[in-house]
This record gives sequence, C-alpha cells and structure tokens, in this order.
Amino acid sequence: MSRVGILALGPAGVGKSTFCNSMIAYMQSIGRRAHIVNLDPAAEPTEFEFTVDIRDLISLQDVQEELNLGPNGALVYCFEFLLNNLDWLDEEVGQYEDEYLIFDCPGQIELYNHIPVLPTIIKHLQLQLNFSLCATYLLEASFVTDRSKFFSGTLSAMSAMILLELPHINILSKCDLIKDQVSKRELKRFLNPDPLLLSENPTGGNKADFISTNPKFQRLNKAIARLVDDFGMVQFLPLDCSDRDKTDSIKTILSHADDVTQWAESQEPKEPKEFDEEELEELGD
Ligand SMILES: Nc1nc2c(ncn2[C@@H]2O[C@H](COP(=O)(O)OP(=O)(O)OP(=O)(O)O)[C@@H](O)[C@H]2O)c(=O)[nH]1
Repeated sequence: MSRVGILALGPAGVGKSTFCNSMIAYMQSIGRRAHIVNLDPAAEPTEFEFTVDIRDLISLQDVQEELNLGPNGALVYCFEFLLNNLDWLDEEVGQYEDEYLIFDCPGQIELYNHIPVLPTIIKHLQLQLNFSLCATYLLEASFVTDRSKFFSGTLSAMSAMILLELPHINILSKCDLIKDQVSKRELKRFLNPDPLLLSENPTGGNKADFISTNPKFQRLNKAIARLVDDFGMVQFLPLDCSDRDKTDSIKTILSHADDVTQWAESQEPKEPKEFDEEELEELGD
C-alpha cells in the first residue's frame, strides 16, 4: 500500500466527523495506522486529535474577525488561502507513507459542487503526492426514506461524484435512528433500490411526496430516475456510529474503500459490488 486517503463528504450535520472517528477507532483496533486530516476551518474538537489540521494554517474565526466576512465568504477565503499554500499541505501529509488518511471535509457542499476547491486539492493529492483516494458521501437515513428527499440527496451525491471524479461510496448515516418496522422496511428498499420505486405511487399518499405534484414533475422525476439508474450508483451502504462496539457497518465501508482505492491504483475498472443481502435482512428485522 502506498498513500491511501478517504474523503468524508456530505451536507452539514450528516455525521462526517463521527464517521471519521469511528473509522479511526476501528482501524486502530485492527492495527492499521490511520489519521484524521481536518479540512474544515470551522471544526470543533473531536474525540481523536487531528493529525493534520487546516486550522493550523488558517481558521474561519480569524478570517471572519480580521476580514469582517460572513461564514460562507470566510470559508471560501480559507480554501483559496489553502490553494495558494499547497506546500503547507505537502509538508503536513507528505510524510505519511503506507498509512490511511481520512479527510474530514466541511459540510458546505458548494465547495465540491460549485467552487473547484476540493477537485483542485484532490488532483494535487493524486498527482503530486501519489495518493490513492476514494470519496464517501453521507446522507442521513431518516431524511432519504422519503422519495423526494432520496432523489435530491442522490443527485447531490452524483454531482459530487461527477465533479470529483473519484471512486465513490454512498452511505446512509445514522441508521440506528430508523427504529420502527415500517421505516426499517422502507430503508431496506432505499439501500439498494430499483430507481423505479422513485416513480411509483406510494401507499399512504403523503401529500408532500412528489408523486402528488404536477404531472410534468412526474415525467421529469422518471427521466432522472432512469439517469440515476444508468449511472449504476443507486446503492448505499448503511452506517451506524451510535455505538462503538457495533463495527459491522464500518467494516463493510472500509472493505469497499479498500477495494475502490486498489481499483484507483491499478486503474482497472471493477464491477460495483452487490450489496450484502444478509445485512439487508438484519436491517429489516
Ligand atoms: N444517532 C446517531 N447520531 C449520530 C450518528 N453519527 C453522528 N451522529 C450525531 O449527529 C450529530 C452531527 O454529527 P457530526 O459528526 O458532527 O456531523 P458532521 O457532518 O461532521 O457535521 P458538520 O461538520 O457540522 O458538517 C452529532 O450530534 C452526532 O453525535 C449515528 O450514527 N447515530
């Protein structure tokens, strides 16, 4: 193994830092050397210390105070500053050979969807520092068991996938919050769904569901469902970080990350793995 990095991406509060901590705890328990690289200039302290921390270069609070900028403007400034000082990143992460680095990224998804900040950093890590990278994109399970939210979340994941051009693992976080049997059954369908479920008529007739909207939207939704299906990316892995002893979901995600980073290294395309049926069954119980 050379340098391997996993990026934790997704909207604010979805559980990225908790996921990074659970990954580190698990990796350490199996004897892998792994570290967290914090790329969020507004990060709060977490359980595991950051080995590399963008706040040693620049912090959101300093920028806001000194330049009198709002939080979003300050965040963009911080990343532009990082891009102008990539030698700092080289020095900080360059020394980690044969180790896993987990990059905890900010929750402002415009940084990877609209502004080419993360794509530039990723190219730098790959080309200058010889990193084999994969992206994990987290969406909260309780939000996406609703069809329209699932659609919207899948498209945001897809947008990150297209822009970052990395092997990509989609994750439904906080699965422990899905408690009742009906929601668990729904979740099962959304982990490895037939995209056409997005255009079927849901039982229960939720008024907020897109199916009850204008027929033009239904046609649009069906077209997008087909597009999503063609990309073959409508597959999510479940994640539960509520209890450190429950390592099954972390193990599965790490095994996928291992697969795809090796794929990235060898440049040989691999068929996407089918989701483990046993795990689906367990979730439904
Ligand atoms: N029940 C439950 N709560 C979780 C889980 N993962 C994270 N949380 C909680 O969700 C909240 C947000 O988690 P974070 O890890 O800070 O989320 P984040 O995506 O890093 O947040 P930002 O950095 O602000 O974008 C915290 O209160 C966590 O304790 C989980 O698997 N289950």
